[in-house]
Amino acid sequence: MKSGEHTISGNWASLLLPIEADDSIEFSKLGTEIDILIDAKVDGIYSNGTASEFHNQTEEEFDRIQLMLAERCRKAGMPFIVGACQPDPTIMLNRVRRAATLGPAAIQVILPDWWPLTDEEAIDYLNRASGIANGIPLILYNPPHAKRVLSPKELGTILAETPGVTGVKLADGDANWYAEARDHLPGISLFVPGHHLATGIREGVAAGAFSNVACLSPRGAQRWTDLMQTDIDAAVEIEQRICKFMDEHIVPFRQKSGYSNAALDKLLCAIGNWGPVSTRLRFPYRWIGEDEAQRLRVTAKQELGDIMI
Ligand SMILES: CC(=O)N[C@H]1[C@H]([C@H](O)[C@H](O)CO)O[C@](O)(C(=O)O)C[C@@H]1O
Repeated sequence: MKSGEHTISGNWASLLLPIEADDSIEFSKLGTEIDILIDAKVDGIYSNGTASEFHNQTEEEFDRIQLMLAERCRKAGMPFIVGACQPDPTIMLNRVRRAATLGPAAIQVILPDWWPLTDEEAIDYLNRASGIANGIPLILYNPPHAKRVLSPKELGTILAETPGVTGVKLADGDANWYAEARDHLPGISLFVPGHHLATGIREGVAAGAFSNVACLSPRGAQRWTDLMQTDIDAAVEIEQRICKFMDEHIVPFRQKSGYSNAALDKLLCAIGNWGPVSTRLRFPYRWIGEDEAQRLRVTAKQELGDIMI
């Protein structure tokens, strides 16, 4: 098991793709968005999580997005992480190879996602990806909708055999989950959902978040994350209001109307209104109307004034 400080931590803002009416990516807007995130002085920027619609890009688009992120971040001294995630293992390994040439702080991968992997297959896969990453640490992204969702114990077994994987991005759970995470994953950098980050820090488990709160407001999420170092109780109180806002106004779009997580993240971004990204997703995914964002902006400003900055 690894030990020591978390070298990657804090509030990581997600790239969201500006999608035009003809389904193309508007790269000049993407550049502007990256500059705004750099200006917000977030702890880091990552590409190609679910929110970046990694599952819906050509290889040429993948290369262009990552190069744009890497060039702008390197120039500004902003840490960045590239998501090489792809359900197909061969495509993903090729993305890892190309991502490694850009010098990111880490590379995110998922487990191949059609037929669920056994532990042995997962270990083989992650070790091959680490070899290809050429010394750049890997972060395993194991979301609640993965083909195989690993418990802390299962993760501990796999990570004991995969030294190149230094972090895991996953959904947290109740007090039992946190106790299991402490038992089985010491020294592993865990990234919890953004709106649970204060709890994750208070529990002594989270290193940071690839954050939906940063989708809403990169600056607000950063200020909240910084507060966790000086006044964790105040940060937990803010978290309770963030969770209430998510439960009442955001999650129902998924639970009642079937919108994807990426649709929810883009709605948050449009509510925050901080960059040139609309709520639109690429075909065939449906997106939530801008009118909803305008309506919810009023509520967010009332309920989350300390985040909506
Ligand atoms: C609620 C929340 O934080 N959602 C975030 C999720 C989860 O962190 C991850 O799925 C583990 O549950 O990751 C993203 O989808 C992503 O990387 O693009 C961003 C999104 O904002």
